[in-house]
Amino acid sequence: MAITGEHEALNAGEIGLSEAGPGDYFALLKPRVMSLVVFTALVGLLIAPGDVHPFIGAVAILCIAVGAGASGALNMWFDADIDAVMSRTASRPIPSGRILPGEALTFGLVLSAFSIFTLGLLVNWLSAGLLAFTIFFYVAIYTMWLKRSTPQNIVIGGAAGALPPMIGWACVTGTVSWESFVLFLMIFLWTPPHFWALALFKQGDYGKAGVPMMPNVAGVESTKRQVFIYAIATALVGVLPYWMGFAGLVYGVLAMGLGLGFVWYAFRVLRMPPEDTSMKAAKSMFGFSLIYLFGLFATLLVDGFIVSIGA
Ligand code: HEM
Ligand SMILES: CC(C)=CCC/C(C)=C/CC/C(C)=C/COP(=O)(O)OP(=O)(O)O
Repeated sequence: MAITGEHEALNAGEIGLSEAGPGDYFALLKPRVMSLVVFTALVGLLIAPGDVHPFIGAVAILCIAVGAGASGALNMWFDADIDAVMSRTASRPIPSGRILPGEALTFGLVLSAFSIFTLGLLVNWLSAGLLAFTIFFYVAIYTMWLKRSTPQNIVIGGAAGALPPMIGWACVTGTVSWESFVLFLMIFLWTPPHFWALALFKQGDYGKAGVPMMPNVAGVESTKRQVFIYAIATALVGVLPYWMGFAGLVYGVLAMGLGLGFVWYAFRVLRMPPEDTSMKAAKSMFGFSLIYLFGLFATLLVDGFIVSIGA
């Protein structure tokens, strides 16, 4: 009985734990951003040549989702100081005190190890190696190093967000190939316009936190020009799957339409008058960037399905 009494006295605070609920841990996984990341991995897996048992396919996607979420938790652990300063991120679980930094670190490391080893043991070690590299790149190279040191942070760091379809592809084929490299390039080139559109209307936040994002360092006009150039490159690379023959005409036509739309939104950002502080064009460019990438990868999937039933 005495033992039970002592146990009751040990509330979460006394043993060095926060009273975080499951929702707080879920928020550490950055679920909204990672849902699109996981979707691109799913498309990579589904359009790759070859067959994979549905159970193994499901395990692969689960591991990629858990690994992506783990990298989000590690990012939030390291970035807690700057997240606390920015209005967009101040209510995240660590800066708001709902989760202790050590808990987020442990959670991220355990989930990373679990996802990498499960993928390696049940699927293949190439995809597990790529997943490990992606987590490392996002957390160590982007978050810990580039984000706070150069305005090219997201250009280089974007490689991490672009790798998931390659991981999905490698889960099925056990290889990396030109086709999966094109999927990588489609996201890699999309990342700067996606992010800089947001950075244009969240400039104040990044300035306050001392993060050298492009609009704060090179200025608004230079950022607008760079958004436009990357949008053109993104639209051109978007039609490569059709030109290279691993996607059909349905994809080719829709990719061209989406690409033109993306360039149009970027053009509106470019033409925004300097005195326009509402940044409406940048806000709609950011929104369209999400529709663009989702639409492009969804089209690849539908097109692959049409080609397979036609064959
Ligand atoms: C280094 C690369 C990237 C950077 C720096 C970046 C940055 C951001 C930021 C700061 C936000 C606002 C997030 C929030 O407050 O919740 C955001 C939103 C979003 N990003 Fe990215 N992103 C990157 C890559 C990606 C990739 C690769 C994807 C998917 C393939 C993606 C998908 C999304 C989605 C779906 C949202 C909207 C989330 C929401 O509605 O809350 N991002 N991104
Ligand atoms: C499979 C796997 C490991 C996938 C990871 C994919 C990946 C690197 C996605 C990056 C997307 C993202 C949330 C960027 C936010 O940048 P930020 O951290 O600067 O944004 P913040 O200010 O919102 O924290």
